[in-house]
Parts: sequence; C-alpha cells; structure tokens
Amino acid sequence: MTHFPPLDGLIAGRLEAVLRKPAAQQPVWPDPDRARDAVAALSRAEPIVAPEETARLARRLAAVARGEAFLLQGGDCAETFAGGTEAHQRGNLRTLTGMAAVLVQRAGLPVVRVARMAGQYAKPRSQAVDALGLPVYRGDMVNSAESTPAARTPDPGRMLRAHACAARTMGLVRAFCRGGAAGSEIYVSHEALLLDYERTQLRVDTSGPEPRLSSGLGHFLWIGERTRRLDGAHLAFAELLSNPIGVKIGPSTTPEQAVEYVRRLDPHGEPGRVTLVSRMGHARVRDVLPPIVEKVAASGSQVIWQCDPMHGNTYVSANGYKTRHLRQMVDEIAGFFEVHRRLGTHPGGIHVEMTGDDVTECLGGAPAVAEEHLPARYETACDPRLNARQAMGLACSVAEMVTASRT
Ligand SMILES: O=C[C@H](O)[C@H](O)COP(=O)(O)O
Ligand SMILES: C=C(OP(=O)(O)O)C(=O)O
Repeated sequence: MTHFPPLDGLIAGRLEAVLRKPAAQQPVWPDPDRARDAVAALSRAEPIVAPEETARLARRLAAVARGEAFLLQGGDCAETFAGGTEAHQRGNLRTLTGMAAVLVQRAGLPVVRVARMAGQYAKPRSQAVDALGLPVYRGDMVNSAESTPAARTPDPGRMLRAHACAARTMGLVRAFCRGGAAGSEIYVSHEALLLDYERTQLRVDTSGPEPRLSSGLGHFLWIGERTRRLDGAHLAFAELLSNPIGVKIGPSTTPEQAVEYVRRLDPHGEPGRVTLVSRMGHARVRDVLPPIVEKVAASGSQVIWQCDPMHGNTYVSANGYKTRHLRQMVDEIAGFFEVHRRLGTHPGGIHVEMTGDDVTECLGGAPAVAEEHLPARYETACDPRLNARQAMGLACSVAEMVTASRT
C-alpha cells in the first residue's frame, strides 16, 4: 500500500475548520510540539485499510439497509497494546465468525461481519478523574491504565504505537480471512474519538456524489454517545468521510436529532451510509426507539438500524464490578425487534462487546456467570464483555428473532 497523498486545498481547509469546532473527550497533551510531531509522523505512515475494501463494505451495508442482510459487529471494549496477542485476536475473530455462522445457518440471511478491532484504542469516559483522584484512563492510545500520575499523563507517542498495533492486527485479520476456517470477509471498525489520530491518513475520494475523504484507519467508523453533539467536531468530521458511519444514540436522543444526524451524514440518500446504533437500555427501548424510527423512516432515508444491547444496560454489581446481565441484553434486542416489526422497518444488526477469552465480566449464560464469579477473570480494560459462550448464546437468541421477524 502507498502513503496517502496530501489532501487538496479545498478539503484541507474544510478539515481545518472542522477541527476548530468543540471536541469533547480529547486529552490535553502536556507537550503540544510532541503531539504535532506525532500527528505528522502518523500522516506519513502506511494506511491500515485500503479504500477499495471500504467501498466494498459500503456495498455490503447497502444490502443491509435494504433488508437483505444482517450486520454483526463486535469485539473488545478497548483493545490494549499488551493484550493484543495473536491468540486473543484469533479468539475474538473465531467468536465473531462463530456468531455469524449461527445467524447464517439458523436465520438464512447473509451476515456482514465487522470487528471492533485494529483501532479501538481510545475510550470516552463519564468522569475526567478516577476514584483515586488520578486522570482517568482514556485507552492505550492516550495513557496507561496503571494507577500512577505518570502513567495517566497523556502521551502522544502512544498514537504511533496504536497505529503500529492496528497495522499488525489488520495483517492478522487478513490472514484469518484467507485461512480455511473463515474464508471470507471481515471488516474493521472503531470509534472515531481521538481527532489527532483520526485526522491522519485521509485520502480524497472522488468516487461518490461529492468529493469526500476516505479514512485509511478503519473501514467503518462510529461516533459515540458522548461525542454526538450536532455542533461538535466529531459529527462535522464524519460528514467529510466517505467511510460508512455509525452514530450511537442513547435514550436522550430526540427524533429530531436523529433525523438531523441522517440529513447531515447522508445528504445524497445512499442506502447504508449511516448506521444508527441504538443503545437505549432494556427498560426504555420499547418507549424511546419508536418515535425515532418513525421520524427517520418518514424522512425517506435508508439507514441501518443496529442495536447495541451493552451500553444501556451497564450497572455496578453488589461486589463492586461494572457489569451487564445477558438476560437484559437479550430483552433489549427483543424490544428492538418488536419495535421494527411493528413499524415495518428492518432490524438490521447488533453491535456487542465480546471476546473469545473465557472472561467473567458479564452475568448470566449457561453455565451462568454469577456475581461471585466476577473477580475470577475480570480482564477488560474498560467495559465488561461477553465471553465466547455468552456471545454464542446471544447469537442463537438473535437468530430466532431474525427468523421470527421474517415470517
Ligand atoms: O465503552 C464505553 C465507555 O467508554 C464507558 O462505558 C465509559 O465508562 P465509564 O462510565 O466508567 O467512564
Ligand atoms: C463508548 C461506547 O459506546 P457508547 O458511545 O454507546 O457509550 C463504545 O461502544 O465503546
């Protein structure tokens, strides 16, 4: 792959204007000169993904938006430099493909597989400071999870390490796809959060209805619940991209906001260009989602409706672990399917945090993980993930829902 050429003047100007908008959840680099050097070095590095691959994913996602396929997205909450071993990543890919196989075999719908991988190194956080009074961990791309002031100081050199890890991971994904067991396509995705990272490796893409920028950092990028403000830099940045874009929408999202996200990100009405990822929580999905779906559908846009059953169902267990219960996740997905069935729209996919490792981070499943098991193998760098058995169980439940929704 070649280096990305410089952006042409018009687009470079638009990018600079976007980066001057308010941007939530960004670290303050202690040494701005080092940060500038890191951004410059990243701009000269090899891209992680090729634009042709991203364009192929866009075609696959158009089929999802038309109701002809299902989007399965999943992987670690936060990738880490030390945890990104070949065994761990292969385990995650095997679990993702296992879930996809269950869906294909039982529900009879093609499945588009997108891993949270090769770039998921930055995390938005609820608080700026942790219980010990230290700056909070923001993902290995920014600082270290270790509890010392030095480790938590943002270090721009970490963006280069993240990029190198992402490149190595992408090599592994490609090898896995070529291998006999998988033998097909897996795309990579991450949250477009850290703008100093995301602003690099952009290539002018003139293949669409207007010139946009193809990011070489991942096939599918999404904007998170905490950075989706309409006047903010993240959404404006996503508008410049030709990559398929997701927007996480939590329970405070209004139907008007949802329509505005779609109008801004998909001005040309391209099916599957936008994925609205609802993460409402099991108790609220049946009330909050319908007016959003109705208004977006009435606008005529062909978005993908995807359910993230993780982030609206997080709570702290009695023994002090951030966790989620599989039963509540299944209930949120069931609510999501009920809403789409009633409104005649396609429940297009799910987005989960999971791993092939035998962790004890989420509750439930068979054999069940109970609260007293959480300390045994609670290994996530941020939010609790489904282990392989729980993920496969969830895939079986979802396959039944897909089948029922098509009869
Ligand atoms: O993965 C999502 C967010 O980064 C995460 O839920 C934030 O966690 P916090 O509420 O502990 O900051
Ligand atoms: C931060 C995430 O989710 P949300 O933006 O929905 O909270 C995530 O998926 O990692």
